[in-house]
Order: sequence, then C-alpha cells, then structure tokens
Amino acid sequence: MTAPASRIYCSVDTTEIDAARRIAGQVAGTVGGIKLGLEFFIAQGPAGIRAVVGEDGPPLFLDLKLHDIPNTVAGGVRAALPLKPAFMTIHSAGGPAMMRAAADAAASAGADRPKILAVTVLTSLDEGDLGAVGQSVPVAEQVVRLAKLAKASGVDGVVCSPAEVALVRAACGPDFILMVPGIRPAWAATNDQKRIMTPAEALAAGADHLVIGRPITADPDPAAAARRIVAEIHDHFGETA
Ligand SMILES: O=c1ccn([C@@H]2O[C@H](COP(=O)(O)O)[C@@H](O)[C@H]2O)c(=O)[nH]1
Repeated sequence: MTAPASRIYCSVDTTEIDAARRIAGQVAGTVGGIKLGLEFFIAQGPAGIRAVVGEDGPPLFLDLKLHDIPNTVAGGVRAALPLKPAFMTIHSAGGPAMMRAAADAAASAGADRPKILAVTVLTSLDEGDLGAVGQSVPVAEQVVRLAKLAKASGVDGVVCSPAEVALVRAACGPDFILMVPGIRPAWAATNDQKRIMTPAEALAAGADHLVIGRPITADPDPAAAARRIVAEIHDHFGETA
C-alpha cells in the first residue's frame, strides 16, 4: 500500500484565506494534498486558491461539483485549468454527455491535466433522502449505476462513500480512481455525514484517496489530529502501510 499520508486530502472548508493557509501549513507533510471547495472558492475565487496552494504547494483537489449543461461544464473545467488542480469534481447526475465534455475539456491540458471525478450519491444522503427526491433504489445500487456510467463516459474516477467502495471497485476495476469522503475516526463527531467508515476501514475496502475535513480542521490541534489519523492507519496495516 502507498504511504497513507499521501492518500489523504484534507478538506479545508472556510471562507478565510488566513485560516486556510494556517490549516494547510499545520497539516503539511502529514497529508498528501488539500481539498478546497465551494465555500472557499465562492468567497475567495482563483486568487484565493493560489494564495493557499501556490505554484509549489501541495496537490490541489478542486471540489466544485460542477453540474450544468455540457458546454457550461466544459467551460468551467477549462477555466480552472490554470490552477493546475490534480483532481476536479463534476456531478454524475449531469449525465453522460456532460461527463464526456468535462473529460474532453480536462484532456485539453495535456500531460498536466486534472483527473475528473464524478460525484455519485453524496455521503450526507441515505435511502430516505434518495426516496425524497424520487430515487427509490438502494443507495449502493444507485452509486454503482452512476460509477459505471461515469467510467463509460470517460472520466477518471468517482467520489463515493466508503460503504460502496468494494462494490464500485468490483464493477469498475483497479484503475478507476475512488476518492472517498464520509471518513470518521472512531473519536470524531459524525456531523452531517450519513455513510461513514474509519480511515483504516475505508482504505481496507479499497479506497484510493480519503477526504477528511472536520475531524482534522475542527480539532483544537489540526496537526495532531492529522498525525493521529495517519498513526491509526499505520497501526491497522502494520509495516505495509
Ligand atoms: O459525497 C460527498 C462529496 C464531497 N464531500 C466533501 O468532502 C468534505 C468532507 O468533509 P468532512 O468535514 O470530513 O465531513 C466536504 O468538503 C464535502 O464537501 C462529501 O463530504 N461528500
């Protein structure tokens, strides 16, 4: 297994550049990259992103979850290319043409292209929530369906909860990237997440990358929380981690 630290993206959800820079600095060397999403991007835009991750900074996961008609999503992906994100997100519910347009737009960056990940079913949702929006199927079934569609549409991987990792891996193969939020160490609050596992459980299930936010960022000592998570993964996997 690759070293666990490099497989963790710390989700920094704040509107403030100083706070984001502080947390990124505290977890540097312990996690593999920084995830910045809607809250930060809406408040601070591309300049704010550059201020946190910079040219020589940690790998960037730009989690904007684009969901619009194909032409608009492709334009959004192209507009983000100068930020050189390692990963970007779109919503798989946007459909195959939208996902294909996003993948093609990313490919225009050549070797430096971001990997496009399609969000399947948000980790904050359970079966009852899906039913409320008219999708009366088991969550896992819907996630696998969307993951297969995403793969067929040319994207690099999906965002799914740890509960579906093994199923998606079996359906989509070893090279399809599984980026997994809904990660909660046993000592952390669940917050609004509904489909969760511990970091070690999610990696054991086959996740490629873990997205971990509040268990680190809401801790009074984010650096110590990040180190504790990595140590727990090492303890679980022993020398191979
Ligand atoms: O299904 C999804 C897709 C994205 N996210 C994002 O991951 C982080 C998780 O943060 P925590 O504080 O660890 O809950 C957050 O930025 C979400 O926007 C997700 O949770 N679930």
